[in-house]
Amino acid sequence: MTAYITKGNLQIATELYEFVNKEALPGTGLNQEKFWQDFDELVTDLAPKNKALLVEREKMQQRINDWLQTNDFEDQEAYTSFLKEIGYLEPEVDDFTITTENVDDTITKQAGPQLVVPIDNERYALNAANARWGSLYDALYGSDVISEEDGAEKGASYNPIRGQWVIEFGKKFLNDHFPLQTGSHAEVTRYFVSDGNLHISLENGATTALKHTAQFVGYQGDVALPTAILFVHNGLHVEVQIDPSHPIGKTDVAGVKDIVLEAATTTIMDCEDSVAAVDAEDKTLVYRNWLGLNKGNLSATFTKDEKEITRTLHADRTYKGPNGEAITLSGRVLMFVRNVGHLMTTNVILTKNGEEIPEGIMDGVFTSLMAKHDLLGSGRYRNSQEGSIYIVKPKMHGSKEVAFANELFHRIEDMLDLERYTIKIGVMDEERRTSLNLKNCIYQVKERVVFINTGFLDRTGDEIHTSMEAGPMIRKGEMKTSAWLQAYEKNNVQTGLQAGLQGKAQIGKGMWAMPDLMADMLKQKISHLTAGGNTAWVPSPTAATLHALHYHEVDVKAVQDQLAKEKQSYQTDMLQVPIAKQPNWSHEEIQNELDNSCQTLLGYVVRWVDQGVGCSKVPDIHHIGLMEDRATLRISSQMLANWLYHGVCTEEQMMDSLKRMAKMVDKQNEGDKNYRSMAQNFDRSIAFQAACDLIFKGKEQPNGYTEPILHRRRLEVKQNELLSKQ
Ligand SMILES: CC(=O)SCCNC(=O)CCNC(=O)[C@H](O)C(C)(C)COP(=O)(O)OP(=O)(O)OC[C@H]1O[C@@H](n2cnc3c(N)ncnc32)[C@H](O)[C@@H]1OP(=O)(O)O
Ligand SMILES: O=CC(=O)O
Ligand SMILES: [Mg+2]
Repeated sequence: MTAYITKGNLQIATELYEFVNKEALPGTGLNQEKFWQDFDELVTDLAPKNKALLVEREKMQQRINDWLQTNDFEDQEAYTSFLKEIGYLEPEVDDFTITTENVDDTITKQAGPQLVVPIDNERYALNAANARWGSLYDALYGSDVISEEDGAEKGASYNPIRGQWVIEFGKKFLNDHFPLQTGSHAEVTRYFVSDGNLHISLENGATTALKHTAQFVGYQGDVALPTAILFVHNGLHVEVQIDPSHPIGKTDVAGVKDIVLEAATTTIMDCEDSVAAVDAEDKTLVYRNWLGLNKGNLSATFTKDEKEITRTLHADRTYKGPNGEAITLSGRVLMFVRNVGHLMTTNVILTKNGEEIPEGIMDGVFTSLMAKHDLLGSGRYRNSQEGSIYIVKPKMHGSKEVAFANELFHRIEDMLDLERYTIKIGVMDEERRTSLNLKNCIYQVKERVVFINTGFLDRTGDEIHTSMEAGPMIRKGEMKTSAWLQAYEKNNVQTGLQAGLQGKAQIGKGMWAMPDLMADMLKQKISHLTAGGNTAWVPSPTAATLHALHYHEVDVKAVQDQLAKEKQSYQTDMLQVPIAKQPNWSHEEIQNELDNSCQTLLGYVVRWVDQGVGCSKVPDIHHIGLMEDRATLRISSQMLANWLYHGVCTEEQMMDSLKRMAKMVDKQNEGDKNYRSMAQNFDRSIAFQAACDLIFKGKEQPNGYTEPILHRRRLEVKQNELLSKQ
């Protein structure tokens, strides 16, 4: 049972209230009484506006459903004029250029990977904050980029054959991007500094230098025998670490023990789709971790490889410049925090009448409050050197909703005594109404926007749900190559460039959702850069290190310069609904699709509902571990709901698939002592019921979102656990 304290018109969960008063407010210069009073006013003013926007979403969806029942979206003229009539397609604003100021160089000057991490897991969150630098040797050795064939298997202990492949890869990387005037990095016997220059001795006795001498920017240790050499290329640093006594360094003629890359330049600390936060206990943890990251005192103690480890934030890295001057580089990523969207309300704070307040408003206020500690410089480290707070705002539909986020941020700045536009916004372009009106959306936040990002996973879920009535959708795997998605990706880059984001804000691309398929990522994810993205999402620090290689291969600024010359309308293609025109799927193909989606759906939902885990690696039917979060769940559940609605399968078939897959998921989780079987009693498994709701009631869910069902079911589990303890 949540205990509440009444403050003005609000009832606030005591746990959060105490945390804010005792841990978050002290040191911010804000008065406690005034803070709660201002918060009360802000909620009173903005909650009704938030609610009205949701009503508008519902009405629009209803009109689209009605229209599609009797009309054909392929009649482009009729479809477009209908969408204009209901305000779904907005009249376009005049050309403009964003004016965002005080943005960190990491955003404006560096192109690099963007890592995302569930903020409720402090071990992972700290790892993600430290993922600015990643060992290339570790990332290669531990992933499938280096094949395990021909004696190069990973094994239980260090395999020198595999190690040799890793070193060869590393030296090739150096030769490709930091070439020597003569010879190769594989032939180097010594790197040393003299007269402010890097000199390089080769096996044949010759001495050479870098072809582009300006790439050498620093070193550590002694000029004659440095322990690290610092290079820079395409704005990203690379550290060659030297230690001839190290087990790897010993095997290298130059004593190189590792090549460390500047990897995740930015990280999104996620309060949204990768966490399961449903009550005061969960939300307080989320906010406490964010506070700890801002104050620099977050730590996590855990056992790994039978050793107890305490993980904290890494310090900055210090070097001597070519002439001995001091150089400091951040040891940590630049952090964004992703708030929840406008949809959900929260039981953590209620009005006097017992009505839940919008969770997005609560997130906005509290995540900004925590970040004020960074602005005041009272923490151990600085996140933003420019005094900005970086908030990612997801799942907004159209420019009015973006304008509402802007108004919220205005109000938060006022209540927290922050200068106007201190709070920056990253706009997720992940709902159809936002993609189609992207220029207008950016316009609404032109003074504070620091990124637009194609969240293609949510976007796919919204594509299915919006046009549910149009017909059965193509299979999940075909979505990525469909016309609307290609157009949406191009439209995002083009609109961003036209609005002047280059050099001021990021144009971001979506998540690589196959955390174990790093060789494939290395082949494919370079396309995000050649398409004009100056950042793209990765699921892990290893993926960040490997994806960083792409930013050495492609000069994104040059790509963007080229793309900025193009101007094309993508609206027609974006309005192509991905229905299967004349589906002639075999029974087996349908069954495979059902089984695959049911398995990933159940595998994700069971951990969310029973254990409160918001992001999981779940094997698909080909045993490939996929990153599943609420956005991928939105796709699976909407896909299945759509096929059910259009009679591609029957309810019995769906239930049969769910039950068979539940048994499989039970088996996959055998090793987890906290796991509760679904198949032992389908009727009593709350997780299984949640999975059924997501599909059988999927068509009725607001914009196809999964949050309402997940939250309700997770709260049910938590309630039961509490009762069983009493
Ligand atoms: C559509 C969207 O909204 S996408 C955005 C939401 N998605 C995300 O945030 C994805 C984040 N990624 C993750 O949560 C995880 O990588 C998962 C769940 C996909 C896989 O997790 P696991 O199965 O535990 O991964 P795995 O066993 O391979 O690796 C664990 C190690 O990698 C680290 N790790 C994995 N992912 C991350 C991450 N995102 N950030 C930091 N460290 C990470 C862990 O800290 C751990 O290392 P440690 O033992 O030194 O602490
Ligand atoms: O948030 C990201 C997405 O793809 O959805
Ligand atoms: Mg999303």
